Amino acid sequence: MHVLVTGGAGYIGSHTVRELIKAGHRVVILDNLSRGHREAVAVLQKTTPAGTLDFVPGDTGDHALVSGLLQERGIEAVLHFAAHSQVGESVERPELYYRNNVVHGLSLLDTVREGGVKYFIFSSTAAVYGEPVEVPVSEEHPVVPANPYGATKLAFEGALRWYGRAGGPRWMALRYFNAAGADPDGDLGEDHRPETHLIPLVLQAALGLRPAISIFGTDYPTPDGTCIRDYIHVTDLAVAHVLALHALVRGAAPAAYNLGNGSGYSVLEVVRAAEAVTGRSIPVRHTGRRAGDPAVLVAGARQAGQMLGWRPRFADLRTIIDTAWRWHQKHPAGFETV
Ligand SMILES: NC(=O)c1ccc[n+]([C@@H]2O[C@H](COP(=O)([O-])OP(=O)(O)OC[C@H]3O[C@@H](n4cnc5c(N)ncnc54)[C@H](O)[C@@H]3O)[C@@H](O)[C@H]2O)c1
Ligand SMILES: O=c1ccn([C@@H]2O[C@H](COP(=O)(O)OP(=O)(O)O[C@H]3O[C@H](CO)[C@@H](O)[C@H](O)[C@H]3O)[C@@H](O)[C@H]2O)c(=O)[nH]1
Repeated sequence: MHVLVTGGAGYIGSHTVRELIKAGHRVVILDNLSRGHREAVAVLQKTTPAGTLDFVPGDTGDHALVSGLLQERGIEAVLHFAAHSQVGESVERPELYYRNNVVHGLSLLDTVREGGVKYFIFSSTAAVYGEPVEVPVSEEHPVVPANPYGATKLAFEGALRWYGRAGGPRWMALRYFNAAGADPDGDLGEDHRPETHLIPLVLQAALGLRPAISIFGTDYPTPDGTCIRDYIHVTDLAVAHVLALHALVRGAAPAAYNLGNGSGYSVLEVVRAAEAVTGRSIPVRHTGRRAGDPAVLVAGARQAGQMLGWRPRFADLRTIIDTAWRWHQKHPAGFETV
């Protein structure tokens, strides 16, 4: 199948492009490089068979560009990763999130419907649930986002549902918990700028690139007082997208699925696991809570297993951190040191 991947120069998108090509698909990446890396595309181009991957710089909101791409390439499926995704930034600058994630997203969806694309897979998030009232958080949990980021992702899920009933593509929304780790080959990894995610920050502290890791809150109602999250390996997320696409082709009904391991680790447990993996001591600094952080987010992810046949391969936290550590050691300045 010829697949359009928006945001394919970013963290999760680039890993998914690799898995799509391994599964025999051809891919066109559409990315405006606002947050992604041309070097990630270059790594993919170097490591995939000739003719399987094309890169088009551009924006999801560019109707003429996207429409032309869909027609010229005979695109049958769109995997939509392109978005802004920082919770804190979304609280300060909601307009960025509504414009990019909703306005440009809807433009893409209109173009996709006009172009008769059959299948659409959307990067959603655990942030659609807001503060959990029940853990683990299953897909039936109420969706009450606690920040503009989650609200824009939920708004787009709603659009998918209603467009789908009105001649739009058959869709799946995959609600990721905390993406982490790096491709086991060591040439693709996480490089957000600025970096806000716990595991890369902890590993940068282990490398001496940061003086310490700040622990955002030690007074949460959890065993050690720090927040608990469900870390899921980026390659496991990538494989889930391939399985979701194949399920849609086989006729699976549109649905939203959680993607997580179903086990939670506290911030302090992550720091200790990183010390064990790296063999280095990681200085910590206790600071106050970060606004908008739920105490515990752990996925009820049985449905993705049952409906997609998805089984995470890198479920162990130390394995996840180990893949990330190999990436950060080899690429201390991210894609600048490819
Ligand atoms: N990282 C996580 O833990 C996590 C968790 C849940 C959901 N998600 C979602 O997964 C997706 C990918 O996340 P990521 O961590 O890989 O982010 P990322 O920032 O690394 O990748 C996003 C990519 O999209 C591109 N982009 C953004 N807006 C665009 C637009 N309008 N047109 C074209 N390209 C555009 C950026 O340049 C970047 O390459 C996002 O939709 C995010 O909301 C991420
Ligand atoms: O310097 C830091 C950074 C983070 N944390 C904590 O570590 C945990 C994980 O934080 P982070 O890595 O920033 O991820 P989340 O805020 O949990 O959000 C991620 O996971 C969500 C789904 O669970 C997605 O929606 C988001 O896009 C994605 O960034 C949280 O408890 C943070 O408070 C710290 O204590 N210190």
